[in-house]
Amino acid sequence: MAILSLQNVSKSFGALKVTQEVSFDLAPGEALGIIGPNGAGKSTLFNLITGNLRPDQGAILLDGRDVTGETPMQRCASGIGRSFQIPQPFDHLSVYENLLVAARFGGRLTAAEAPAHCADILRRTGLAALADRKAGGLPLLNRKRLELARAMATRPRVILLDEIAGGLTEGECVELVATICDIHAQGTAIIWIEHVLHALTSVVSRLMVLNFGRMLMIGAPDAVMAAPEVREIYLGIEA
Ligand SMILES: Nc1ncnc2c1ncn2[C@@H]1O[C@H](COP(=O)(O)OP(=O)(O)OP(=O)(O)O)[C@@H](O)[C@H]1O
Repeated sequence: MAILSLQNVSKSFGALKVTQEVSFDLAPGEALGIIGPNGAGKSTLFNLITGNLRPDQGAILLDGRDVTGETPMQRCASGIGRSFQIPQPFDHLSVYENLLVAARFGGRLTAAEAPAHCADILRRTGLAALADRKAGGLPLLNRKRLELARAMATRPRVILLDEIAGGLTEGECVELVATICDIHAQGTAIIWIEHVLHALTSVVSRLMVLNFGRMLMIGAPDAVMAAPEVREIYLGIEA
């Protein structure tokens, strides 16, 4: 059974149809990439999956259970974690304290359980040496690492990554991809929106293209990137 299913999900802002009848299944442990031009509705799709937005139509199922009416907090507790395009840590808290908040309130761990979980995530994300640093003072790579670590601290079974590689140098991108591969190898399903294509395709086994809120295509990355309509719409290359 799919861990996450979207069934005919649509959302409009006034007259603007931002998500149009999107349906797909995500298998347990699968890594799915999402690409599309600016404004195609990619982040909106994440907001619909996390419950930050309610669809006008359609259903969202987690493990076959309809969660369309649930709040973001309930969906997080059920196993949907996310990172934001612009990192949103508590700047005045330390790196470790940020993870504790995510583990206690998002991951529902007890005060006794959370520290070991957070220590493990600090190590896996390369943040251990920065545990006591205030989040607000971190440079971009470490803010991105912390964004990923905060999502992991909520103990997701599906993690949504929104343009996490954007703005990084090539070397920094390689480091972040290694961490994402580690998360994937541990069995967490991933949906990753990304403009840095080579990073994305080094991790995902399926790629979805969104255009004007519609799913234009979904399939193996090579086949999707070679499709004339994708090259024309996404890359601006005429078929
Ligand atoms: N709360 C909102 N109210 C009105 N319009 C919105 C709202 N959120 C998003 N939009 C509009 O919906 C469209 C899709 O936005 P969205 O952020 O989902 O696109 P995106 O594919 O993630 O873009 P990008 O690649 O630039 O991040 C855009 O035209 C945007 O201006």
